[in-house]
Amino acid sequence: MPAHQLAPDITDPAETLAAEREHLAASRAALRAMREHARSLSSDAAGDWVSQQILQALLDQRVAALADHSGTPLFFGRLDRAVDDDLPGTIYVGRRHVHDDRSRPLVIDWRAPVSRAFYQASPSDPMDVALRRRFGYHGGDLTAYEDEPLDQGGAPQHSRLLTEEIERPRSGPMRDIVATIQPDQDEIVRSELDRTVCVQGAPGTGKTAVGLHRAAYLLFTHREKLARSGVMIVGPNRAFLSYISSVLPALGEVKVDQTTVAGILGDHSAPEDPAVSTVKGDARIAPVLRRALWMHIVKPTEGVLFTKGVNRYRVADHEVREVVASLRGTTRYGPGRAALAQRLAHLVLVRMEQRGESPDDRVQDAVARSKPVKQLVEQVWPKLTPQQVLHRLFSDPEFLAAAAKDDLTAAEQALLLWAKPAKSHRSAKWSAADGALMDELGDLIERTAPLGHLVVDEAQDLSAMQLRALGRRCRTGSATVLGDLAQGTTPWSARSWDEVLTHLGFEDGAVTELTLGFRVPREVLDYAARLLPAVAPDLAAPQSLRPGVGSLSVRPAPDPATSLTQAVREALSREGSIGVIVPDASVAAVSESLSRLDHRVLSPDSVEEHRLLVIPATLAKGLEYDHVIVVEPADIVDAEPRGLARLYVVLTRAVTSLTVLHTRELPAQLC
Ligand SMILES: Nc1ncnc2c1ncn2[C@@H]1O[C@H](COP(=O)(O)OP(=O)(O)OP(=O)(O)O)[C@@H](O)[C@H]1O
Repeated sequence: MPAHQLAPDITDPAETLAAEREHLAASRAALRAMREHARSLSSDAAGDWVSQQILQALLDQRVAALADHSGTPLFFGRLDRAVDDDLPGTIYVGRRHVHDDRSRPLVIDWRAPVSRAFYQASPSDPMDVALRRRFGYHGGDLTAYEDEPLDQGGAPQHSRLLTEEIERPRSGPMRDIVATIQPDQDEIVRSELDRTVCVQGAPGTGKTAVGLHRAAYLLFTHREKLARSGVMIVGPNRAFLSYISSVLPALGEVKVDQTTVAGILGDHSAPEDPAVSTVKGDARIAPVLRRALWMHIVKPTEGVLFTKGVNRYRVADHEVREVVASLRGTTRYGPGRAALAQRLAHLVLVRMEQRGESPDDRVQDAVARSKPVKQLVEQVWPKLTPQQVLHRLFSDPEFLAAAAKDDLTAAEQALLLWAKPAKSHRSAKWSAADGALMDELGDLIERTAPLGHLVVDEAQDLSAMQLRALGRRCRTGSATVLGDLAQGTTPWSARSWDEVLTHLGFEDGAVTELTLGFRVPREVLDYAARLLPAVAPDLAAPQSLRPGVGSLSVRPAPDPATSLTQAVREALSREGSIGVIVPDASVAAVSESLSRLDHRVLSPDSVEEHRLLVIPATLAKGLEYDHVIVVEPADIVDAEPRGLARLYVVLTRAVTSLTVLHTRELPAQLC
C-alpha cells in the first residue's frame, strides 16, 4: 500500500520515516517503469525517415528527462490537504511528476499549481493545507522529516531542515534550490509569462537562482509555446555560465540556451578607451546609427529602361524617386531594397499591360531580377552590412557629423573617430562596444528573430546599447532582469532599474526586491556594507540569514606570500571550496606563490572545477566559495574607476569565511 495512505495514522517518527521511505521506493520503481515504457516506444510508426529521426530524438529526450539521479531526492516535501477535490488528499512535491501504472500521481512536479502551497502556505494563510512536511536527505536517501501544522494559526515555524540546507558547504557548480524556495522568491518564479520582472537584490539573495527557476517554471507551464520560441539565459562570462550550468538540467530542462552578451553580439575584443566605449554604449547613438544607415540611400537621378526583344519599357526618374520616398522609413532597410526592385518591376509590368500584354507574377519576378533594375537598386539603395556602415561612420568625420546631428557633441564625435582608420570594413578591428552597434544596425537592416523569454543576469553592468540588443530579442516575449545596482562595475553601469527597463523596451516591467541573503555570513556582509554609502548610497544595507560568528578575519600581511600560504592552509583544513580573489594584475604572482599547493587559475573561458582556485577580481561576479581569501583590497580598488564596487563584489563571495590580507592601507571605508 502506498505510504501516503498509511502516513496520516502513524505517529511514531521512526514508523513515519519508514513509511515515507516506502513511498520513495515506490516512486522510484514507478519512475523506472515510466522510463522503461518510454524506452519501449518505437519511432517506426513515423511515415518517413526525417519524421522518424525527429520522433526518435523526442523519445530519447523523454527517456533522459525521466532519469532518476540517485544523488537527488525524487520528492522533498509533502502536503496534507484539507480540501475535498479531484486531487489526492496527500501530495508529494518533487522535481518531476511520477505516476503509478494506474496513472495515480505519486510525486507532483514542484511547478504544478497545486505545489504552490508548499512554498506559499503559512499559518495565517494555510491555502487549504493542514500539514506541510519537509524531508531531509543524505544523497538520495531520506533521513529526516519535519512537520509544520498550518491549520492551527500561530506564528510560522522555524525550519531546521531549511537552515541546514542553507548552511550546507558549497562544492562544485551551483545547485538548484527547489526544495527551499522562499515565498518572496516563489512569487517571482511563478510570475506570468507575459510579465517582465526586474529583481534588485543584494549579494547572495538568490537572484540567479530565482532567474533559473523562473525559466524552468515557464518552460513547464508554457511548454509548447516556449519550445517554439525558446528561452535564453544571459550571464556575465563563461566561467559564470559553467558555474550555473547544472541547475536547469537538474530540474529536467536541457534545452535552454545559456550564453553571454559576447556570445550574442560576437566576440569582438579590440581594446578601447572606456571613454569611447561609454559613448558607444549610450542610447543617444541609436538615432545616429539609424541616420547613418539611411543616409546611404542616394536620390535617384535616372529611370529604368527595360528591354524585352524589340520592346522597351521606361520608368521615369521622378517615378523612381516617388517609390523610394514611399518606402523610406516604412520598412527595414533590407526588405526595403527587395521592395524597391519589386515596385520598379511592377511599374514595368504596368507599361507592358498598357501595351496590351498580359504578364504574370513570374514576369514581375524576372524583371525585378533583371540587370537594369538590379543596377538601379544597387546605385540608389545599396546593399550594406553593419560593418560597412560603422566603418564609414568611424572613418569619415563629415559623414559622422551629418549622422550625429545634435545627438552627439563635437567632443563625443571626436572620440568615435578612429585615429588610424582601417583600410576597409573587412580589416577593421572591432571592440566589444562595436558589437552592440553592429547588432543595432543588423536589426535596422533585417529583423532579429525574437525569443519567448530572456533571463538577464548582472543586468546592471550592461550599456544601453547592449540592453537594446537584448530587448529586441524578446520584444514579442518577456524578460527576467536580475542585478544589484551596488555591484555595477562598468563605466556605464545603470543607476536605476527604470533606466534599464526602458532600454530593454519594457518600460512597464515591475521592479521587485529580494532582501534576505542566503550566502554571505552577517559579519562579512556588514563589513562589506561599509562600502555601500560610497557605491550605492540609495540602497539599504543587506541582511543575512546566516549569523556566521567568527567568519571574518582581516589581517595585515607584511610578508604577503607567507600570510597567503598560511591562510590557504587554514582553509584547506576545513570543508568546502576555496577562492583566492586577487587584483587581476597579481594573478600570475599569486599563483606562483601558491605553486606548492595544488590549485588552478580561473580564466574567463574556464570550466575549471577545483577545490582551490585563484580568481582575478574582475571574474568573481556571481560566483561563491566556502572560504574566500581577498588579497590586497587597495589594489583591487585602484585598478579601475569603479574599483570600490568591484571590492564590494569581491567581499561578498564567501559562504563560510572571509580572510582579507593587506600589505597596503585598507580603503578608508573599511578602516
Ligand atoms: N531559497 C534558498 N534556499 C537555499 N539556498 C538559497 C536560496 N536562495 C538562494 N540560495 C543560495 O544562496 C546562494 C546565492 O544565490 P545566488 O547566487 O542566486 O544569489 P545572487 O543574488 O545572484 O548573488 P550575487 O548578487 O552575488 O550574484 C546560492 O548558493 C543559492 O543556492
